[in-house]
Amino acid sequence: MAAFQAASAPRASFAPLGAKPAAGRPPVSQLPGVQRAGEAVRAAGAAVTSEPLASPCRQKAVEEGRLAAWTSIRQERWEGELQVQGEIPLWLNGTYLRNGPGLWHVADHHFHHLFDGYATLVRLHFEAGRLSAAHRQIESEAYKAAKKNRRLCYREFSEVPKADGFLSAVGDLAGLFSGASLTDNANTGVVRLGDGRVVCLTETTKGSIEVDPETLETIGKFEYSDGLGGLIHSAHPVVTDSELLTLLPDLVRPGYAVVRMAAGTNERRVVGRVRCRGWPAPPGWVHSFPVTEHYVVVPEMPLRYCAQNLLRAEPTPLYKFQWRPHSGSYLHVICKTAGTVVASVEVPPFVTFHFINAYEEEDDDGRVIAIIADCCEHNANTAILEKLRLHNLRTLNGQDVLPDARVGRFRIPLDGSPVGQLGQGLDPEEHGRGLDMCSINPANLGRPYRYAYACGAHRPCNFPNTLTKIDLVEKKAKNWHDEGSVPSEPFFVARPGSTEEDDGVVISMVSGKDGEGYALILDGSTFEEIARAKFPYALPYGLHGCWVPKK
Ligand SMILES: CC(=O)/C=C/C=C(C)/C=C/C1=C(C)CCCC1(C)C
Ligand SMILES: CC(/C=C/C=O)=C\C=C\C=O
Ligand SMILES: [Fe+2]
Repeated sequence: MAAFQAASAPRASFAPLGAKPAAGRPPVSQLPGVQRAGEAVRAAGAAVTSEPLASPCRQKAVEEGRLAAWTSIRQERWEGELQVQGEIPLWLNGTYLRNGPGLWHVADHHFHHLFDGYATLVRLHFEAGRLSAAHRQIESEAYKAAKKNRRLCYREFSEVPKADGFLSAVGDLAGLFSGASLTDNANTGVVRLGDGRVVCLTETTKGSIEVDPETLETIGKFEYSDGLGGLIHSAHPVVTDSELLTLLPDLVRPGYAVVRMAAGTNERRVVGRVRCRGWPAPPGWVHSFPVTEHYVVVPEMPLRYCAQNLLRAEPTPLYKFQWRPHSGSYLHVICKTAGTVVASVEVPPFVTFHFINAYEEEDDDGRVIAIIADCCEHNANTAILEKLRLHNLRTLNGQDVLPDARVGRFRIPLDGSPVGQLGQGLDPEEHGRGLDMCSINPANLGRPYRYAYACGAHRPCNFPNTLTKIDLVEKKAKNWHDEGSVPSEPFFVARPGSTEEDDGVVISMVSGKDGEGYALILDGSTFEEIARAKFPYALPYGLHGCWVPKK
């Protein structure tokens, strides 16, 4: 097992806001109704965010400062400069954005699942070695209605509003079936499109919301101008400078459409379609999918959408999903240019949220003979979904209940054989048998690659609590850990002009053990800490990020 590098206690301090505004703009904090750092935490939206804590047990935990990661953000927005400990490389100029569910209650309604929280967008702006930061709630219809009505008004991941709450906000029971009642709470990821627009996303199509990457202001709903419809899509489109690719599951005629949206447009066009092999079972849940240079891989996981559970008011153990191992597990391969299905193989059962990468395997003559696709695989165990309930995250701290996960490596032969293989990229002990929230050097997207960055486990733990750099060639991992803290997805930014795959930095935002939060910069190659900068308030856990290079 690779040695853990123990980080020292956080040392950074907070520079008073207003002293050093972000370059070129008045600080947001000077706008009416906006929290100034150092003031008591009460801001616009305080009616939503300053409810008393739910239970004495939780109160104690928060007082002890253990639960920053799972405690709602206390103010709608903030902006200020952070004091940096260490040195930020001078080449790192641009903005890192991280999205995630940072607000888990409205009035006296407390959400139950990590994925239910209202979206909080966090910003780190790097310029000439300095770092300014901000956060802001995304003004989705779901969030605005909850604030106004002091209740849940739309269907979130695990919860459904009470009929009167929903009817008063949306007005019509038919909304349950038309999609009107589905949330647009864009709390999962954030992407920068090739044309520069920045869009926050979740799994509902209507939850695609454009934001201003500088002010974090919600610009408005990202409207798809095509007539494709579809209420849900993958939360993780694959975005390059020229296009966005995503998957639209079809629950009526079980299958998936692969769609492409060219940069500069709002119009998705169908590249190809594939029918589910598990028919009559509905499509498998598709949170993410991998691509290679020439192909899109469509995963059909035995954890499938479930019509009954979608309509049910009470959450089921697997929420909107059902575990259907007997329906089979499949991977389909679609040619990006022709749109045809070039392979469809049965594979062992698997459970994954996140694919890491995929690439084409060639024989000695350069012919593509197979596709290799890697993912954070939960040993075909759906227990992870229940472990992400807020009660478990808050009360099982320090207990070794995080289910095992590994780098699941699929091999999909392209010779027409009906079966694919599932192995593992390295011994999971290398990353403490926990694994999720991965990134790679984007230059290697769809190509052979060596390094993946992810969150791993330093046990005992109930949630991934390390950052891990995985070397898929040497089959080793190097791990970063700060006792009691919860780091978010490590995000790799390449040094301009770099030629080595790991020449760059890894950015993560850490929810610390003493009720604080800090931005962390690791060297992508050595995986040693090079800088950290403390936020003046507790930072809740967040999910996925993107990089907006300096203009
Ligand atoms: C945060 C995250 O990773 C996933 C969020 C998923 C959401 C909000 C899913 C929402 C859904 C509904 C509200 C009903 C339809 C099904 C489904 C897409 C699961
Ligand atoms: C945070 C998470 C899984 C952690 C498991 O170890 C999954 C998040 C999924 C959505 O983006
Ligand atoms: Fe995700």
